Amino acid sequence: MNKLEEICANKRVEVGQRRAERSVTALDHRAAGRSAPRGFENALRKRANDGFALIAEIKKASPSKGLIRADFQPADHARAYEAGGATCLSVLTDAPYFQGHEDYLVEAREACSLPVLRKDFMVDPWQVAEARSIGADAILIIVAALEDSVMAEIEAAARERKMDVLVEVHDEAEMERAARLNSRLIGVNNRDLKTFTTDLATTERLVSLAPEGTLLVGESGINTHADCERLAAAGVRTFLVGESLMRQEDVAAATRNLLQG
Ligand SMILES: O=P(O)(O)OC[C@@H](O)[C@@H](O)c1c[nH]c2ccccc12
Repeated sequence: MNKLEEICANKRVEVGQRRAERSVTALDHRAAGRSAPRGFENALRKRANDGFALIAEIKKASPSKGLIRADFQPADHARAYEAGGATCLSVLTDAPYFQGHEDYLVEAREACSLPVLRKDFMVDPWQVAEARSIGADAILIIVAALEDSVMAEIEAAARERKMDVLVEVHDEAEMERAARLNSRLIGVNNRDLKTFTTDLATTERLVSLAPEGTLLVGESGINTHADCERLAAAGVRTFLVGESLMRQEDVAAATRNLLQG
């Protein structure tokens, strides 16, 4: 079993327990108290037209790096990312492997006006209702983790709630499977989930295979403005960045530097 399979096996148990306590109807009722979805994909498309669009990630820890930021303050980081020019946020909510929490998403979203992606491991459409109930504007589908039929159900649950879907791939076969979904927001994860090494060449390799009309997002291992320029040369102007920003004392300045050089 690789790490992703292990995480998803645990997630199925975790979700099974929570699901027994809360129906989709109850979650949708709770979602009615949140502000409407903020238009995650649209915001990115607009910005990527005339510059670099950044999905800035609020990430406390990861399985490969351990603790990334000790003084972790989701609301402060959200404001810093917004001030630094980020277009959207991604907030890790997985607890066992990323030390995330639902409350971090709620706090981050309330502290700014940016659209927010719930970064977690979706294995069940029920989680989409849960994500909207805490205010998430978008969810992630990791193609490597799911069968086609489940991906389609999760996507449909998101569309029903007017949420956007970031579809994550990391090789050619996954890009082909992503193309069978409706979403045209596709992220290429540069991190090899078996070795945890990152290589920007992964994004470069897959650019030409994306279906027409796709907004491609380069994910993971993006550390500098030069990295952004490198991906831009391949036609990718939207990035998802966590660790390299979360490690900086001044997150707003680091965000500005990443985007502007
Ligand atoms: O911290 P980085 O190297 O900038 O990477 C961010 C993001 O791409 C990474 O956190 C990520 C990409 N796909 C995921 C799926 C689940 C959890 C985390 C991720």
